[in-house]
Amino acid sequence: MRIPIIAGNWKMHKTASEAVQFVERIKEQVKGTDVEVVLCTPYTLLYPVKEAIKGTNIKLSAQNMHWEDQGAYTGEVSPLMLKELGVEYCIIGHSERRLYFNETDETVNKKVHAALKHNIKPIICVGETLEQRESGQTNTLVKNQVVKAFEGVPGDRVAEIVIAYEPIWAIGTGKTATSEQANEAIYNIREVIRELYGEEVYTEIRIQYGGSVKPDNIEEIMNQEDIDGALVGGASLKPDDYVALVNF
Ligand SMILES: O=C(CO)COP(=O)(O)O
Repeated sequence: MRIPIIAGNWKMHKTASEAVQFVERIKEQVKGTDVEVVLCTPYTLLYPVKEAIKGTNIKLSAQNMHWEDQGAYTGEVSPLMLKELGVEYCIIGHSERRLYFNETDETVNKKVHAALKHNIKPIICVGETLEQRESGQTNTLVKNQVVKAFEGVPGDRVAEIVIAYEPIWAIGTGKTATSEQANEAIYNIREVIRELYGEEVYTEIRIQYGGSVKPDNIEEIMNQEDIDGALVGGASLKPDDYVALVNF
């Protein structure tokens, strides 16, 4: 049984006091949900949010990390540091990091291994540009991203990993992939996991959709057979919208 996961990716938004206010506003209203509720915050908010979510069903995620435990990497944050802050999940390979910060399939793979070493569950992002979709490359490209991200990951760790299929053309554009397009891509991703790991593991991994998810389209997305959740940017910043998303 795959428990659906709705994760809010705050990207580079909110100060510590705004974050704490947000949690205060939503914490009672998300209690009754059957989905896993996750907030992916900037590093500076991890500690205040960790304190604010005590005793709630809200879980904490980072948005990135380095793959080494420590070292001379000015400006970076390690999985060891995140673990001590109570971080359960970490987004790895978001398209914005691939685009603006030189994230590659190789660094994604290193980070996946580092996260698993520290029992942090990776949320691995994959997805294609509009140009790639229009030239029919979606399946090959996404398959390649998945295969590389999972290189060397043993089958008994796969169920801890979440994949987020985020078509780049649907991020922050108000343009959602149709629920059929999203479901098809996610079905294909699960088939890649089947090819890599076989029958037992492929049914366990959770695969989310991300890209302009809002309260008014969440239900249709979540009703798709293969979609196990959503990774939400813009709409996760507003308390009422986020509450509506997790109680869809
Ligand atoms: O990138 C996303 C989540 O990681 C999606 O962002 P939006 O929901 O703002 O389109």
